[in-house]
Amino acid sequence: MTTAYTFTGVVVATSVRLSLAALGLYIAYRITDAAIYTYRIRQKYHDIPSLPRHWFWGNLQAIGEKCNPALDRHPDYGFEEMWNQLDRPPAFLVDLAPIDRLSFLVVGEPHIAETVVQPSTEFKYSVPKSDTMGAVRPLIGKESLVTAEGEEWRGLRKRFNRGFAPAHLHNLSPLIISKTEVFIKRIQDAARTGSVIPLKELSEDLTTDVITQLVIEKDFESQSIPKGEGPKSTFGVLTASRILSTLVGTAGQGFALSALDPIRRLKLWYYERLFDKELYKVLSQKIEQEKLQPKKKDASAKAIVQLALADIEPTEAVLRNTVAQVKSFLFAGQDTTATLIQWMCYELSKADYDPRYRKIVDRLEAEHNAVFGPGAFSALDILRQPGKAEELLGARIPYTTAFIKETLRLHPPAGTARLIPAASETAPPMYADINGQSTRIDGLRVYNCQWIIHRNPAVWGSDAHVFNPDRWLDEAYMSKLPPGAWRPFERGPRNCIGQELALLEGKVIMAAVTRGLRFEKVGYTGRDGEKEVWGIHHVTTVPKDGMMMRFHLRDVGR
Ligand code: HEM
Repeated sequence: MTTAYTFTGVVVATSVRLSLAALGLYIAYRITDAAIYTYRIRQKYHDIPSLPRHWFWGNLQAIGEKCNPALDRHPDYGFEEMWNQLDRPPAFLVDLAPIDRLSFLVVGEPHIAETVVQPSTEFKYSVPKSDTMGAVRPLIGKESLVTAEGEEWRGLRKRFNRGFAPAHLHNLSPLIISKTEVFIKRIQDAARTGSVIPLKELSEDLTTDVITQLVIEKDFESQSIPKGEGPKSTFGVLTASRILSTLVGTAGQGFALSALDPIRRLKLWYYERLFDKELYKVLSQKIEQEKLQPKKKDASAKAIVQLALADIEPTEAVLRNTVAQVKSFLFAGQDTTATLIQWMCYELSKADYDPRYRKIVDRLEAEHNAVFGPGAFSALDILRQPGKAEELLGARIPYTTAFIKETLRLHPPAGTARLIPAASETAPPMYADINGQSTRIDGLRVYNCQWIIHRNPAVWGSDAHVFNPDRWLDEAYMSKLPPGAWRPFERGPRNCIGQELALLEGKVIMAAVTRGLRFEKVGYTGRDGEKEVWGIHHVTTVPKDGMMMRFHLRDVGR
């Protein structure tokens, strides 16, 4: 017995020692590996401007300070501080080794941004999207246009381009106008009661209605249905979409409370299924209807998805893929356009106390009086008439267009992150001109930081931080801007497919609100020592407080 015990004891002790040795070896291997790749990264990218680095932790400390989630601001603000500290280089490195093998190149000038988004010999459709986009998969589906690459992406983009083309959107503009009427009515009601409400909610309901109507011809009536009912009930499709966007954690969003949620993954799975199932049902019904009444409509009035599926057999696989695209349009177009609307109204609100803004709004009003005739809310009546949206919302309202572009310049809602594959036998190294030096940038994640590019005085001049729509009408000034200076929708083949729709919505909203409504920011006003509202990271960049506002009706015919 004693011998057996002794033998077992020796076996246990030996196994423990061996396990500890294996663990020790593994830790030593990981540390050596981290040290090697950290050393290699720092050698390879030593030419790229970067904040002083800790010998081991690189820029992690700086990132921790500048992009600390506790600061409750979008990481772009932290990047801008780093960029200023570095004397505003065209791009700078954020070295994440030894925590992450892939570091970030934050881009502040258009010529480098163009290098990654324009097609090249190596990258036919531009440099691939960043691996960090993986976080939003549950929201957009695995086969999304947003993340697809190569020929798969090309095929999808071709299929949907037609539906998002200006000519087709103008045919669908009556839908946008009727949904905007509901939006205006909600604001008028709020003005009459004097309530303070987040403009975010009203704008997101509007953009949801517009996208679902235009894309799948389904009216979820997001603007009319109260919270807790129908698609907005606990198990409703719109609730699923909202919850999913709070559950996904994107790069730069920092630590969210949802990360502590032990059943987060289960919820993600559940709401993704719910979202997919509902959209699948709607799409199948639409296709059945189409089969029964094929000649009901001409192509010009068709929903974007129906147009995209016109020449395709709607198999199960095609339907599933289309669900991913519908989700992607909601993901990419809903919050971004709603954010544009919120910042436009915020910029309009400044006319009440800033004479410079008063002049801007006076010019807008003069333009609207000339184009839409007198009457605070006359524009929508005019635009509803056949052909009028197309005729009036183009070259006839240059100052309104300039106002929208200026809003997108100073408040860009989204950007792009790409991942340049490291050079290999098949992929040559990639270079960018940084401070006049040809510098290696392959193997990096590249973040085209529109926030910096759009505020860069080297690009836009000394008034880069000033909201000034007039710059867009100054031909001499515009001709001196470098290509790609303005890039809220990004550029190149992977630019935003929905940009014409977003601009059309922006113009309809401006035409509808400028003369009839007055906006008053409540909280974070930027006046009398109060902090001005800023952007936070919530998948895209959104205003911190949901843009709390009070609304006022203005005198007709002003
Ligand atoms: C103000 C509003 C909008 C802004 C600022 C915006 C911005 C952008 C940006 C910066 C990209 C490039 C993303 C990347 O490279 O990862 C993009 C792509 C995209 N956007 Fe938009 N967007 C807006 C509205 C819309 C709308 C209304 C839709 C559709 C309903 C839409 C659908 C898409 C899609 C599908 C892509 C991916 C395109 C591709 O890779 O081929 N966006 N958008």
